[in-house]
Amino acid sequence: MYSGGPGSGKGTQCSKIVQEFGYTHLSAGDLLRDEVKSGSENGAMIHDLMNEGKLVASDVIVRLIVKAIQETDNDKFLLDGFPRNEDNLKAFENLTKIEPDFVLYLDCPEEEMIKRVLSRNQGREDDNIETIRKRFRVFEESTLPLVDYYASKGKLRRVDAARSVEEVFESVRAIFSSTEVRPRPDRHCNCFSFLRSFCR
Ligand SMILES: Nc1ncnc2c1ncn2[C@@H]1O[C@H](COP(=O)(O)OP(=O)(O)OP(=O)(O)O)[C@@H](O)[C@H]1O
Ligand SMILES: O=c1ccn([C@@H]2O[C@H](COP(=O)(O)O)[C@@H](O)[C@H]2O)c(=O)[nH]1
Ligand SMILES: [Mg+2]
Repeated sequence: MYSGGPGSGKGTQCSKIVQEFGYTHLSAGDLLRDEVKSGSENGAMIHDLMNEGKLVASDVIVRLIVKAIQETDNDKFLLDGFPRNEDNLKAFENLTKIEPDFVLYLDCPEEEMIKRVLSRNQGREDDNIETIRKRFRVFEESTLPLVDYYASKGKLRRVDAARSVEEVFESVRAIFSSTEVRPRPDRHCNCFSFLRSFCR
């Protein structure tokens, strides 16, 4: 699993892990954006919540993640930006019994994250200063407690994300290189969510 605030670099680092380590990248935010684009019955509700920087209900996002896991043959996957709160975590673990191997937390100062998001230019409707501020508050109130939870379980890997993409990746690569791969049938998860991490 990957965790980190908005703009900390989760998606950027996940792409590099995919290239170098052969993981499948599952971004919770991308799954929601795809659901909005598909015109599904939940699409309008998800769109409105995202534009307010709010979290969608756990059953909605967990259903999308489980479907994506089922659709990949890869037993190694990165879960980017999930879980966002304790309810997400319980809903996911109750349903899948999957626990992350570790959670990678991209630690970045708020002003640096704002600068990055405002210059991202990917056409995301929630990349405006008003929504970004709301996303930060949700991150601090709902997601950071999960970072502490994983730290207490010895599963947190904290990386200083206020460096260049390559410098951050040097640290990320070292973490992945030293991770023992558990054999199937267990599927492993590393969360970059909060950062932000991953699952296999
Ligand atoms: N280490 C870095 N230094 C400078 N810019 C970066 C760095 N990492 C990522 N970026 C840039 O910052 C922007 C946000 O990065 P990215 O989309 O990976 O963040 P994210 O954590 O996935 O954000 P979100 O939670 O909003 O999806 C992108 O334009 C990306 O190119
Ligand atoms: O588990 C999740 C993940 C995301 N959201 C909503 O999507 C946006 C964008 O997420 P990114 O990870 O930045 O792409 C987020 O602000 C939430 O509104 C969610 O509800 N649950
Ligand atoms: Mg992202």
